[in-house]
Amino acid sequence: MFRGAFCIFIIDMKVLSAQQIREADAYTITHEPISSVLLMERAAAECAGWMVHTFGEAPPPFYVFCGMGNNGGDGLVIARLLRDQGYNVHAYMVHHSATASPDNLANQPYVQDVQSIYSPADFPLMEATGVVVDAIFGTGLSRPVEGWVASILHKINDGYGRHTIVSIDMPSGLMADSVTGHAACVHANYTLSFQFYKLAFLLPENAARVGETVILPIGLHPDFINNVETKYHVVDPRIVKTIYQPRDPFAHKGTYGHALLVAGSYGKMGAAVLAARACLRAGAGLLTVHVPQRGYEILQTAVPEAMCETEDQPTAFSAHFHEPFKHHQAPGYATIGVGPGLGTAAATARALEKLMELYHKPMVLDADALNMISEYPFLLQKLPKDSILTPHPKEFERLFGPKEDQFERLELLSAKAVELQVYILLKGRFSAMACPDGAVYFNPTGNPGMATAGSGDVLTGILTGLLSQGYTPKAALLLGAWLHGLAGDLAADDISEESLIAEDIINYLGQAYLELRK
Ligand SMILES: NC(=O)C1=CN([C@@H]2O[C@H](COP(=O)(O)OP(=O)(O)OC[C@H]3O[C@@H](n4cnc5c(N)ncnc54)[C@H](OP(=O)(O)O)[C@@H]3O)[C@@H](O)[C@H]2O)[C@@H](O)CC1
Ligand SMILES: Nc1ncnc2c1ncn2[C@@H]1O[C@H](COP(=O)(O)OP(=O)(O)O)[C@@H](O)[C@H]1O
Ligand SMILES: [K+]
Repeated sequence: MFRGAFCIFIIDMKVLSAQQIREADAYTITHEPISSVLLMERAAAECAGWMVHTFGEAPPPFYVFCGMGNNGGDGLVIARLLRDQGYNVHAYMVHHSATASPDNLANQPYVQDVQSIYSPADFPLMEATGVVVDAIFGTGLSRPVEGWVASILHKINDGYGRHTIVSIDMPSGLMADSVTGHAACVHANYTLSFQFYKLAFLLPENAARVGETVILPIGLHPDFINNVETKYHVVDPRIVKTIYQPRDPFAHKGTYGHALLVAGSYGKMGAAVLAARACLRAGAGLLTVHVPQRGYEILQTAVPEAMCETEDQPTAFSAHFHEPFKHHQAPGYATIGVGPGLGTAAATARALEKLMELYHKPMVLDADALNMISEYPFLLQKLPKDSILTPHPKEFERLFGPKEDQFERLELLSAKAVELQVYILLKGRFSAMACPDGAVYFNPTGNPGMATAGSGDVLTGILTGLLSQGYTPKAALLLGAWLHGLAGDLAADDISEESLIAEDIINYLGQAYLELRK
């Protein structure tokens, strides 16, 4: 039995714009109800609590730099709360504007000895080690930081490495929803952000500015969060646990589909082996791998669980490929994964075209399948609806052209998913997964240990294995990317990021599945 589309209600973590965050703030204040100054107290208490938990044992001196808006207001409350706990706290007010926000003003009387900074000359001498709390600008930043205020941000950054820099809500100087470029910006070790990721945190350009992101709940009103419409989302454990379907006790191997992988060529049989192993470990019921004749023994030896189909040509996927494929139409493959290690010979491209004409269910296209589509762009129009494309940034550029920055790239990613009615996963630290309705989901699992040969082939295998089992393309994509990254994280915890190889991601996939049951 093919389980077909799971009926799932997908909940997710939304990425709000700065404007939407202001609206969430206002809605919470009116509907909880709570005063804005108490909401600030709640947000700051979460930050202070995190700092006590993180630095509490041998507390360093804290240097809290406050701005004049509500981000600075948070800073003032944090300074007060840390002092109340007996910590050594130095507080500063950076006078970047003529007036302070009302909630900032309301908190000023409760923090003694706040030193004013009006120019770089007022920047304090700090001890060699300590925690610098950056509460100068948050989501209210309206333009690039310039002049003497920019110098203050640079001076904070001068201490990077000696001081631990903790930014409140945003690294000061970072634009939440647009390009920051080379403008002055704090480089944080940690960013403690309220309730939501900001889009800026998810972009490779900002990795060194944001550091490790910690999302702290501050009780913004659930009605607003449930109803607000956003294009960007971050996948979280709740989503994947909702998607994940334990196996049916009465299942037989036919329950979980018969997948076909078309992969491998002379010198690149490893890609086929990795994708095949990952497909089976992801849970496909049956797997056939189509490889070149020369790869037969390799595949049968390395993956005895898989069936193997060959042809006479030296490349896996010759012009003759459609014949054996037709032959296998009768049982019908649940899905097809195509691309890893395939090569881009003209005959292979013709066979890919034929394949897309013969097969109409969602398939997974990766690596050389994408490179061939770049070379023959008319193939884009032949993609089966709801297929999944998994380009890395270079493949994405070959497919859809270059872009100035990741903001523009994400816009293009979403537009192409809508235009072609497919899912596109743009690989990276936070792989961005665009859906045919234009929504984009970021996957937070994974680590730089996965920047190693073959880890993309493993992803292709996992996605093919999930589609084969009957997960919808969207469910397979979100769950597959999550499992792939989590398996990489579990592997890195045990054997280090450096030593991690693609094979390890497959070996830890089982443990990643077990995490979903917790
Ligand atoms: N719901 C939530 O998430 C909650 C959020 N909360 C907190 O509120 C923060 C947002 O506060 P916010 O709106 O007051 O803005 P904020 O970041 O303090 O900056 C505004 C100030 O900066 C100034 N300014 C701007 N650009 C500038 C530039 N380039 N160079 C120089 N000055 C510049 C601007 O002045 P002006 O533009 O008028 O000169 C104004 O003085 C948010 O990040 C979070 O920390 C919590 O307290 C409660 C719950
Ligand atoms: N720094 C990182 N953090 C998280 N995931 C990463 C990181 N680097 C690479 N990955 C993941 O590893 C995979 C690499 O895929 P790809 O570049 O296609 O590899 P290959 O072509 O060698 O198989 C992608 O899924 C990507 O998201
Ligand atoms: K800040």
